[in-house]
Amino acid sequence: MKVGVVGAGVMGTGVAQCFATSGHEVVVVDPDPAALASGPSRVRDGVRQRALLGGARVDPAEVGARLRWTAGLAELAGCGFVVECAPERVSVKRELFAALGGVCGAEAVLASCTSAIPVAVLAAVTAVPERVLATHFMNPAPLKDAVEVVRGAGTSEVALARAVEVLASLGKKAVVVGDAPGFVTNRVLMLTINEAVKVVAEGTAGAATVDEVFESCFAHPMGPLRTADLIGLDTVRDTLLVLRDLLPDPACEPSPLLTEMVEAGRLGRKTGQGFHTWRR
Ligand SMILES: NC(=O)c1ccc[n+]([C@@H]2O[C@H](COP(=O)([O-])OP(=O)(O)OC[C@H]3O[C@@H](n4cnc5c(N)ncnc54)[C@H](O)[C@@H]3O)[C@@H](O)[C@H]2O)c1
Repeated sequence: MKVGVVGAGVMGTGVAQCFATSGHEVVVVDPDPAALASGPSRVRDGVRQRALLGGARVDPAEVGARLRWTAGLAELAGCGFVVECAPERVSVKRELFAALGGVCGAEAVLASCTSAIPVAVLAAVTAVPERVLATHFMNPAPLKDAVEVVRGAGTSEVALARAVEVLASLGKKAVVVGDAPGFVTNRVLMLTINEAVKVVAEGTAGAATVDEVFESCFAHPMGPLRTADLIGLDTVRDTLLVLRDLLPDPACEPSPLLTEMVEAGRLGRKTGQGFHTWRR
């Protein structure tokens, strides 16, 4: 099947890798020339990393040959499934969903990888709300076995079944949830991260210690601040703003320390520095 991925950042690249590794032809659309230029090598690195971590050994060149990188949304024509992975901003995603219905195939399922924006908000701008849902992949997408699938009030049984089937073709289990700001995952996780940032700002403990508490005492594989670095602090901040506006809940107001770090370009793993230092 021809698949579209909109946005070639952290998630778009990982999602594109999942589809191409499973034999799908993938068109990746991004307006940023730097994202398009670095996409192929990021996928190659991702394929090698997955093999090192015990995943199937596949030829990175073969995977790369199934991917086309472009700035043109029109190249999504004929796609049967599209995953939108653009930044977590309501205006950006609504503009894309308004265009996608007209560009993609007549039967195409339009899925968003949004962290928190309800499906209803995106479906409302399309002529095909029954084909809109969210496939909230986890990060890094190629290494995670399950996807939070969000069914909107208007999502059809057919579209939902297609999404579950397509995810199964990637070896991923769909966990279907209802439609609400942040769904299940980020209604809980984003508030936890925000509180952890406040703990650091208040001086109760440094970032390493906060994470150690979760990792050693709770046996979580990764503490909230390491998780925030992995997500991208800009994406965490944008997701909190979505939750604050839609819930609305003052607890979702991003901690001033988080905003400061984003403004200073300390975005976490993708820039090498966040609450922790990362090798790039
Ligand atoms: N990072 C995570 O851990 C994570 C996990 C699950 C879901 N998400 C969600 O996935 C989406 C993407 O997040 P990300 O971390 O990959 O962000 P990112 O900032 O790494 O990448 C976003 C990409 O979208 C591109 N873009 C900007 N405007 C666009 C447009 N109009 N059309 C197409 N592409 C456009 C940017 O150039 C960039 O390459 C967000 O909605 C985010 O909330 C993120």
